[in-house]
Amino acid sequence: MQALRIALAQINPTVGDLDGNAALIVSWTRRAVEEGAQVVLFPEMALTGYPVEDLALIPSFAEACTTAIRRLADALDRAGCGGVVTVVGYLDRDIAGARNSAAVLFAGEVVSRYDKVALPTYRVFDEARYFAPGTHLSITTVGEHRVGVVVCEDIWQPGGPVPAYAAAGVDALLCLNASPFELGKDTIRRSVVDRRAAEAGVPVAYVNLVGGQDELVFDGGSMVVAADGELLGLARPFTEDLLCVDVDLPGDRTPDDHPDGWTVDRNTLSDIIVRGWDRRGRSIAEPVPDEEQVWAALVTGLRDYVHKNGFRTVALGLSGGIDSAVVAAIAVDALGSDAVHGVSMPSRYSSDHSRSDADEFARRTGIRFTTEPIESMVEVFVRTLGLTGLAEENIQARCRGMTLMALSNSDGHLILATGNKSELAVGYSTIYGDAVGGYAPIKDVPKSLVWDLARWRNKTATERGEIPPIPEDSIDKPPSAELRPGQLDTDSLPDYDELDAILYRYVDCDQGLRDIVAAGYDRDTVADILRKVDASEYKRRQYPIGAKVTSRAFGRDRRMPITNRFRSHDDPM
Ligand SMILES: NC(=O)c1ccc[n+]([C@@H]2O[C@H](COP(=O)([O-])OP(=O)(O)OC[C@H]3O[C@@H](n4cnc5c(N)ncnc54)[C@H](O)[C@@H]3O)[C@@H](O)[C@H]2O)c1
Ligand SMILES: Nc1ncnc2c1ncn2[C@@H]1O[C@H](COP(=O)(O)O)[C@@H](O)[C@H]1O
Ligand SMILES: N[C@@H](CCC(=O)O)C(=O)O
Ligand SMILES: O=P(O)(O)OP(=O)(O)O
Repeated sequence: MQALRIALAQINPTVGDLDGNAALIVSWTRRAVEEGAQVVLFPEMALTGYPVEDLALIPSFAEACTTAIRRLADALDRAGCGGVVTVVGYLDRDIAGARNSAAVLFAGEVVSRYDKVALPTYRVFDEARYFAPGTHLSITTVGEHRVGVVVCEDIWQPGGPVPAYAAAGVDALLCLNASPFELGKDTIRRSVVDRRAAEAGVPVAYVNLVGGQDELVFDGGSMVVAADGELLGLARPFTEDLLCVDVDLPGDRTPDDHPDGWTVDRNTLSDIIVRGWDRRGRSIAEPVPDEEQVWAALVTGLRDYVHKNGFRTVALGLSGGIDSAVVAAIAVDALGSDAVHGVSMPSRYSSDHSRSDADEFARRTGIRFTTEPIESMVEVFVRTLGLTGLAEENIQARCRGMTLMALSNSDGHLILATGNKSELAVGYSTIYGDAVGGYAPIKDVPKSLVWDLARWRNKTATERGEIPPIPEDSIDKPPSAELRPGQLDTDSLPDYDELDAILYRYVDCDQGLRDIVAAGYDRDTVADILRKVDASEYKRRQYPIGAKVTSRAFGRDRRMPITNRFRSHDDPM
């Protein structure tokens, strides 16, 4: 039994930045070489970023990717990394179409290519739209050890390439992933990896992306698990990391040359650099509590959206309420207080505390804070158009939206929309009003979780001896749109705990009226909420994107027709 030192490079590439990502891969491989690794793994589509969406359909993109992988092999060799086996995810293309591939690079060459077999086409994934499935295994003999390559969904399905690799006599599986975050996903992933390691009877090295890409956030959580389920190493979540693990491999398996009819691409690499090294201790990151995970995902999603799209600053309407305070606190953690501009925009219905609580937030965090009264603008619209009632209410939100977009145009800020998942679900926002913006940090956070996050963030600050960012009054006061005198959210919606429980069943779990009422909720309340959810699909479709953190996010994860006459709430009971 001999150990192989495997380095898992948990990196944050940018979609489409082939040169930048290649440079990142070279620099992390150098670090792995310094650590004495013999094999370095990069995540699924590390060279292209993930997901590339319809870029996969463009022939010139595929051509650029295949050129980039050959150049990368050469660049690694020139950087002194040619003597380690480097496995990198990228996009390839052949007669069957685009492939979600992994290249094995060694001594300046692409020595083997593996194409992902199982193509996830559900929820946020559309891979059957883009890729042709692979049909062969790739086994590389590194010194005395045979390692097989798989990509992400390949280990989520029973059958497929994993048992074939076991039959082909590999000593370890190298699994490249682009597995997006949602709360609880780390536990699910761990059980998937455990199961496959046990089925194949070999250790699995699982490397995941980290960072934000539009509405997805990748949390890393790269790991190595032994055949008996023992955790041999775990990378830190939500940050780039290099996890180096010495994995004991038997190296005495009898290979079957044609397992279950699969063709096998076999390569034997000699001249692997093996340094005289001492066995390393285990590196296992501490578990992270739920609120901290969600907060880290929201911070990562916002930071990467801002930076990868060339912005330096953000602005938002600060109303003194909990949603805008939490969004601003996420922005401060993501970008620093100098990069955040809060704007108070009082109208005649704004309470005194809307201004003083916003001011207090700014005082505690040090963000830039200005006041732009909207009353004179509102008055012109109301008078000129003769607006009353709902139209008058909404024109306030629209004057705020216009003000923020004007500041964006003049000062270059990205505007943050502050709506939460509960509001988005029932259409509780003004389209082209408070719904304006380029990114919506908490759009997948139910209101009850918004409060939990605010309390958690303040508690963390207190524990660190820092000033809690969110004023207690913003947490404690009842939510209000303040678009007419004395307006409260509870005038039109049930209490948020009840609303969120019903929404979870309908939106996240696909339950219908009958199931939800059977669970003990009032029929009229449920019917009213379900009607609101269906009727506001058009509003959600025009809402800015934001990070997915729950098991079912609006957007690419839940795609409903806007024009739609099916109503589960019309079910006869
Ligand atoms: N602005 C805020 O700060 C805020 C916050 C929370 C809640 N709210 C509440 O949100 C509500 C906003 O009112 P609203 O939803 O009636 O106004 P809205 O203007 O946001 O949406 C209604 C408009 O949407 C368009 N529309 C309707 N159906 C459509 C469809 N199928 N396809 C395309 N466009 C369509 C129409 O132009 C219609 O006038 C109010 O009850 C307000 O109190 C506002
Ligand atoms: N008075 C206000 N100043 C700045 N921004 C405001 C103000 N009132 C509302 N906003 C913005 O709109 C959203 C939604 O408001 P609700 O209170 O939830 O209706 C809020 O988060 C602010 O960004
Ligand atoms: N179910 C897998 C699929 C990911 C993939 O194949 O990219 C995950 O969410 O992690
Ligand atoms: O959107 P906000 O910040 O005004 O929060 P709330 O809706 O709770 O008033």
